[in-house]
Amino acid sequence: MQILEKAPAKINLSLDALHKRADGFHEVEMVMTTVDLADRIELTLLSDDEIKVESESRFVPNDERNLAYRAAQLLKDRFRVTQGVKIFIEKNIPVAAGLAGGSSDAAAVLRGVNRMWGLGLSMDELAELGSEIGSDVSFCVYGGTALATGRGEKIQHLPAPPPCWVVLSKPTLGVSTQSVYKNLDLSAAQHPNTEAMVEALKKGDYYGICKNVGNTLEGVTLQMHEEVGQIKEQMKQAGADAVLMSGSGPTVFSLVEHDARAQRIYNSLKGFCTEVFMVRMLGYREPLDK
Ligand SMILES: C[C@](O)(CO)[C@H](O)COP(=O)(O)OP(=O)(O)OC[C@H]1O[C@@H](n2ccc(N)nc2=O)[C@H](O)[C@@H]1O
Ligand SMILES: Nc1ncnc2c1ncn2[C@@H]1O[C@H](COP(=O)(O)OP(=O)(O)OP(=O)(O)O)[C@@H](O)[C@H]1O
Repeated sequence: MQILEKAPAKINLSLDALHKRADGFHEVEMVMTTVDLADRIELTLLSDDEIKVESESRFVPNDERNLAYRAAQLLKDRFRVTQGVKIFIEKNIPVAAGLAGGSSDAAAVLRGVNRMWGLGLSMDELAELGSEIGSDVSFCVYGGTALATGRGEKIQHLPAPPPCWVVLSKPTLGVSTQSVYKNLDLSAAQHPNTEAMVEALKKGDYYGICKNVGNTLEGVTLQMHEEVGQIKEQMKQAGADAVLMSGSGPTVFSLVEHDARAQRIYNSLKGFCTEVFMVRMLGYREPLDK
């Protein structure tokens, strides 16, 4: 038995860190949406009691350090599953990029093995279990567009943004989310207006969305890596409607309404960074099972 799952990347249209909690995590308010850049996850049922991870990418671990492995292990332990699974990851999302690639792979495995092992769990139950793996996994279980609060695991669904192009560009460096949060000085940080972003989405107001993009973590990563600022500047000059770093970075995205301008931004970045993508928003909750 084989199951295919699509694991799309997310971008943060806004990310606000409110305060540091007693458990070391930050209380956040984030508006996230999925984009049409996805890993492909192929699950094969194994009769032996084991979990195998395979990928052609040299950047992802093939053992219990892989978030996809941890997702299968979690359901196996919790529901005493005696069957196994082979997880093949076709890696298309850049790694350690702020695009939740690992979290989306884990979420895809939760959805897939739930079907494969006949566990009958609801999406809400899978999202709750996913939060034990990482803060972005709950959102990734559903995909679409949502306001995420708590440490990221409390999800309120939102309407999809109006269709537009998203140009993504990642400099050749990875960023550790933990170190970015560690270097965040909340007294000096800039905070986006989450309420205005949510309102703009509810009204389908594209320019309202563009006006309200903001990320509290951006300043930290900009200080650490000047390439992020250079990409931002280049995208602005090439005519983007909005430009922002996603998550803890270092990927920068632009939102662009017009095809020709999106293509111009893509071309201007292509000679500068190796990982550049021009994709569509995928902000509605499509069935992610393929
Ligand atoms: C930056 C974002 O990607 C935005 O979507 C997320 O907030 C991070 O999500 P993630 O990669 O799933 O992060 P986790 O694996 O849960 O946490 C990694 C580390 O980031 C820090 N962390 C993460 C989430 C959060 N709300 N507060 C934090 O301070 C913690 O130091 C934690 O040890
Ligand atoms: N399936 C996976 N895909 C990619 N990275 C993984 C995976 N499993 C574990 N990792 C490890 O997790 C680290 C972060 O990878 P990931 O691509 O998920 O980061 P990210 O895009 O910054 O995520 P987020 O936006 O949720 O912070 C990498 O250094 C990698 O070694």
